[in-house]
Amino acid sequence: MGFQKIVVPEGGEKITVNADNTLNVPNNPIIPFIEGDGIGVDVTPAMKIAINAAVQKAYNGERKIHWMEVYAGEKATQVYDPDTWLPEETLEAVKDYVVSIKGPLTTPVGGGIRSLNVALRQKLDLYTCLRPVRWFEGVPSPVKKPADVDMVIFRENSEDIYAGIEWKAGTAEADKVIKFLREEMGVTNIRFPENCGIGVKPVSVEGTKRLVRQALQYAVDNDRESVTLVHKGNIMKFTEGSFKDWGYELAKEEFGAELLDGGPWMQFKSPKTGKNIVVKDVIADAMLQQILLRPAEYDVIATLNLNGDYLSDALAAEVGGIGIAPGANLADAVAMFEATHGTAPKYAGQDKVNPGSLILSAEMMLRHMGWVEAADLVLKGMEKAISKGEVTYDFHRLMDDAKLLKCSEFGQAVADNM
Ligand SMILES: NC(=O)C1=CN([C@@H]2O[C@H](COP(=O)(O)OP(=O)(O)OC[C@H]3O[C@@H](n4cnc5c(N)ncnc54)[C@H](OP(=O)(O)O)[C@@H]3O)[C@@H](O)[C@H]2O)C=CC1
Ligand SMILES: O=C(O)CCC(=O)C(=O)O
Ligand SMILES: [Mg+2]
Repeated sequence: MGFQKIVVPEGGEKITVNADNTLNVPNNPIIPFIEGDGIGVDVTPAMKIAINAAVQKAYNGERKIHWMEVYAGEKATQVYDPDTWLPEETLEAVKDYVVSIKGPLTTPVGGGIRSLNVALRQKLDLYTCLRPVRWFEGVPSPVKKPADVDMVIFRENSEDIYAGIEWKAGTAEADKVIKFLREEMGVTNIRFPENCGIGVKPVSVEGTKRLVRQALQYAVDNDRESVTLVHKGNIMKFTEGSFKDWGYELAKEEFGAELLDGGPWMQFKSPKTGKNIVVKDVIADAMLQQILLRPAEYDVIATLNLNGDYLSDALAAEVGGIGIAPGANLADAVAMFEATHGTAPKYAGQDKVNPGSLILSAEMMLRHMGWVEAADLVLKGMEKAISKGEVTYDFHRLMDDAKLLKCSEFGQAVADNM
């Protein structure tokens, strides 16, 4: 494939996909990466230091990642032209090379461009946002028992109010939708119809079921005890409420779940272990209390896009903050790994922030590629660096007697402690 600006690294090969969506990973895979805006310039190079070291140590030169920079966000406007935020060839490369990783991208508040992060997820149909949240020994935490926080969030990544279907107050479009709602749909409760922004929240059977299917399968594959459907279905009955109903329905139809003690909770036997897996649901506001007071009772979580966004940051805070919270955006074949945090503009270019989130996202990527030995080394390096008190500012400000490292130094510390 001929690219305009992307330079394909020599000596690398493509990862390919089999009919059943399993991967063929060569020893020299080309991995596209988006550096990211803001602190992207800090965390992305630090991530590469740690990951290259893990691969070298695990495979002694037999395997090597060939990094290929692809562009999005502010850097794309410099490399292409001032109006190109998400070049078509970036999308093509990410799709064609199957597995990629990205730094954070800025979304202005209130106006300007729509989220490039959301656009990437939608255009590549990366419908699952997978965000595991667990505690690493020695990480400072505001809760009494951070080890009890061990949850895996499956956040629906393509629908919901988060999809960005909305119109600004005072525009002809907003007024037209409001007129339609009032005159044709019998809506009487738009409080101030004359000057009102409007957003639309699509939630579908298909979108819900493919996400919940992934969450239930993950629970089976990873011997987890429960899957909790998190929703605000008491208020948004036909979107969030239906998400819950369709989730239970899928558990029954595809996993053979049956009502537990008369319902509504269900359970089914894991075909892998024979153990029971409980499928339950919690209303979203109560869930934000539950994760603080009774985290040990929650395991895999399946939820809608916006709830998942809120839950990710709240849960990350319990185990050290978004500086260390990893994630992946997954389609059936294509996978794009990314940090949970944003561009933290006030720290951009200062070589200060924690690259742990992107490093652990890359650890998930290595595991996804089947390079488990390298992934294990990343975890070992990270755990050891933290337990020795070698940490970036975010942990340092909460720890006694720790050594303050720069972002790049932490990447190196992970490499040195494998
Ligand atoms: N997937 C993506 O690309 C995402 C992009 N964004 C975008 O990022 C921009 C900024 O968003 P904002 O709400 O400020 O959220 P950010 O996640 O960028 O930052 C919020 C705060 O979190 C802490 N933090 C973030 N990253 C790190 C890190 N690597 N190490 C240590 N601490 C960290 C800092 O806390 P403290 O001040 O306490 O040090 C920071 O001020 C927005 O444009 C937003 O749309 C946001 C989220 C995800
Ligand atoms: O797209 C954005 O700017 C924010 C995304 C975000 O917060 C997230 O995906 O967690
Ligand atoms: Mg977020």
